[in-house]
Amino acid sequence: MIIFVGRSNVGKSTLIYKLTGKKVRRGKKPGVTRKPVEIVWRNKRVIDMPGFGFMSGLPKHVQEKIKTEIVHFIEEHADEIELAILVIDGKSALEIIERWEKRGEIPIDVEFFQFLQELKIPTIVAVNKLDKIKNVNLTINKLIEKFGLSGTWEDYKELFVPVSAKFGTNIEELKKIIDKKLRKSQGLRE
Ligand SMILES: Nc1nc2c(ncn2[C@@H]2O[C@H](COP(=O)(O)OP(=O)(O)OP(=O)(O)O)[C@@H](O)[C@H]2O)c(=O)[nH]1
Repeated sequence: MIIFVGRSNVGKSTLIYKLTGKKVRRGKKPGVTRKPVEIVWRNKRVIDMPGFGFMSGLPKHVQEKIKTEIVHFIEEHADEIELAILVIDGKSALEIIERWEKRGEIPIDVEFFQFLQELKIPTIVAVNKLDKIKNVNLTINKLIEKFGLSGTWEDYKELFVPVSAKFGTNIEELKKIIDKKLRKSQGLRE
C-alpha cells in the first residue's frame, strides 16, 4: 500500500494522476464527506488521504476530526504501508510552518513527517509546485531544518524530491525513487 498525505490543495490528486494516470475522484465539498480515496496501481493499493489542516469554510473541529481519522488510518495500516508520500506546497510550506512555530505550535506537516518516522514508514516528501519556487536549494535546506533533520539536501536526495505535478517536472525522478523505496521495503518484508 502507498499512501499520499498532505494539506488540502497542495496537489495530491494532481500528483497521483501524473504518476499513475488515474484520476482520484472525490466530492467537491472539502471536509465532512471526505474519506480516503483508493485506486489500484501496479497491483498496489494507492490511497489519497483527505487533505489536513486549514481549509476555508471548514470549522476547526472538523479539521481536527479529519486529522484524527488520518492518524488512526495510518496507525491501523502501519504494517501494510510500504511507502508514504507526504506532499507539500513548496511555495507556501515554509511560511506556514514559521507561522505555526511563532504561535508555539508544532506545524502539522512537521508533525505528520515525524509521526511517519516514528512508525518507521518509508517516506518521500514531494515538494510540489516547483514551478513557483524561486530558490529550490535554499527552500529544501530550510525545510530539512524545520523537519528536525540535520544536514543539507545533498544528504536527503531520496527524501526531499521537488516536483511540479501540474507541469510534469521531475516526475520521472520521483518515479525512480518510489520504485527504489518500494523495492527496499519489499526486501525488508521478505
Ligand atoms: N502551480 C502549480 N499548481 C499546481 C501544481 N500541482 C497542483 N497544482 C494546483 O493546485 C490545486 C490543487 O490541486 P489538487 O491536486 O486538487 O490538490 P489536493 O492536494 O488533492 O487537494 P485536496 O483535494 O483539497 O486535498 C489545483 O488548482 C492544481 O492545479 C503544481 O505543480 N504547480
